[in-house]
Amino acid sequence: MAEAAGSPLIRVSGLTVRYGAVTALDHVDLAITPGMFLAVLGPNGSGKTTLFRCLLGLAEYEGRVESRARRIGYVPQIKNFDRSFPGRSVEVVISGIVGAWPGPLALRRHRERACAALAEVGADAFADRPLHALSGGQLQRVYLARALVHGPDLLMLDEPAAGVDRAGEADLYECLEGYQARNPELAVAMITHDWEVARHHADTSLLLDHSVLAFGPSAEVLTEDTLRRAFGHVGHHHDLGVTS
Ligand SMILES: Nc1ncnc2c1ncn2[C@@H]1O[C@H](COP(=O)(O)OP(=O)(O)OP(=O)(O)O)[C@@H](O)[C@H]1O
Repeated sequence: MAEAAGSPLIRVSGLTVRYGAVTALDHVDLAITPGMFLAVLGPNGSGKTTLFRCLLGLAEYEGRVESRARRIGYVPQIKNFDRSFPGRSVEVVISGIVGAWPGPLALRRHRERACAALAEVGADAFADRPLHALSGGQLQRVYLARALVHGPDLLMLDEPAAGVDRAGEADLYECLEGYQARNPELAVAMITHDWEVARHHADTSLLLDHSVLAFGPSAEVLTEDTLRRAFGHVGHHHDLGVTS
């Protein structure tokens, strides 16, 4: 059935997740629309990862998650990545192309697709470099290419700045914005602790502390007043995990 333009890609209503006595998410409502850049902010343990796991279909929940996303790309945190993993950048990207074992001819096509995805994120120069020889920012690009190689409608990033220096982080957001400008239907959802980054790069923000404290345009949600009311402080370095 055809969907009206601008209708949500994902609509979450009454989303509740309990781990024994812990309520990780409590009646969360939100909608992600095509072209949105959503920042998900909240203190440690506030349910951000659990929300992502529900959107990815990896957690059991009560409530509803309605999705018309055909493909979702996911970039995990890279800070704990094992660099001794034997492989080259291009192989990580190829592993993101879903499907049966392709055989030698398709493998060549897959390599071309993987190299095109690496080029999209400015990482084609290190396609054949082993993973242990990549910097944090370069490894981040490889995982970004892996998430984008199958043309997702939603790209989800879990704290993309973790393990990447400030310059690499700025490059990453520039790269993401460029990609989204070339693919305006793509929705991006990103977990971050940095409200300055959210205010700068995300049009929409969600403040989460098990339940939704605020959800809407970043300029309205991320005021110092709202952050102070929500978290009791505005942290050093704009980091919600640090008490000032
Ligand atoms: N598998 C699990 N079993 C039991 N409790 C869990 C499990 N996963 C998460 N929790 C609890 O649910 C709550 C939300 O955790 P979650 O990881 O979603 O928070 P978060 O906002 O992503 O935290 P952080 O910023 O530290 O990554 C926390 O209290 C956490 O301890």
